[in-house]
Amino acid sequence: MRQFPNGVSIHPDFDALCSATAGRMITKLVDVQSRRGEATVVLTGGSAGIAVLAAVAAAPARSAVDWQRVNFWWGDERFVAADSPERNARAAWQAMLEPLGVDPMRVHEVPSTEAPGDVEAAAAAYAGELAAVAEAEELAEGFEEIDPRLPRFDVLLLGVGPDAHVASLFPEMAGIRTTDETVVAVRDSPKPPPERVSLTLEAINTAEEVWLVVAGEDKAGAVGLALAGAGPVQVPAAGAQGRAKTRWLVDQAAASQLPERLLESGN
Ligand SMILES: O=C1O[C@H](COP(=O)(O)O)[C@@H](O)[C@H](O)[C@H]1O
Repeated sequence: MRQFPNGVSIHPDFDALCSATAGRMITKLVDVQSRRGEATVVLTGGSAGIAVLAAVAAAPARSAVDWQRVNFWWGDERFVAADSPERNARAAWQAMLEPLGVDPMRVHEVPSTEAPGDVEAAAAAYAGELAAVAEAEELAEGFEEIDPRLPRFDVLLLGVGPDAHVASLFPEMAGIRTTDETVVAVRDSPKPPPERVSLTLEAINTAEEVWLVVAGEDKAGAVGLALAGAGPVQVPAAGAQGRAKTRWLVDQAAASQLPERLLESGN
């Protein structure tokens, strides 16, 4: 792995990327739990996002984390049936949450199509749950307030699409332009399925650490543009930033169009 001071880490291939990210996640959760007792992670769907979860579940060090004291949310969800193979939460349960015996009470899913109401109702319900947990957290813990509408997110994972979308915020579409909301409903996603629910960029950027996990040649252009300083409306991945840290965790193929100047002074 090559690591750069700007938060970019380049791994030789997909498997190395996923197992290294899993190791980082376990270390981060142990650290947060030793400071605060419990930790909160925002999960992503997508190829690398789910492979990282499977790598966490398979890592020998997984038992260093108290999985009963980790809270889970999603950066985005496809608005489909609960048992649809398209659903990000279902994939996460299969890859990690079930194998680790996570307490379902700590898993905050976006409503599926079985719930009453449309995709807007699902987005409103998710925003409501975020706000309710944020309020309870503040009363119980006296946390430093970041956004009263949101719980404190310790790590937020994002995949990046070939079009540079993150969560379900697609280039030039309404979601990426939305301000003053924590959650948006998406009806016309260019990537199927068309109906989705997503955190807004404003909500994503309240996380202490944002980790963009990206693999494959088809993502190289998106990674290159995002790190070259493109604007978030055209390149949503460019706008995702953690309050304390933004990590770009990429494989060699996804790093192939990184600007040269970003690759100086790595080790
Ligand atoms: O649709 C989605 O796509 C992105 C990226 O997925 P990938 O398979 O190209 O890695 C994912 O991060 C997002 O959660 C998901 O809903």
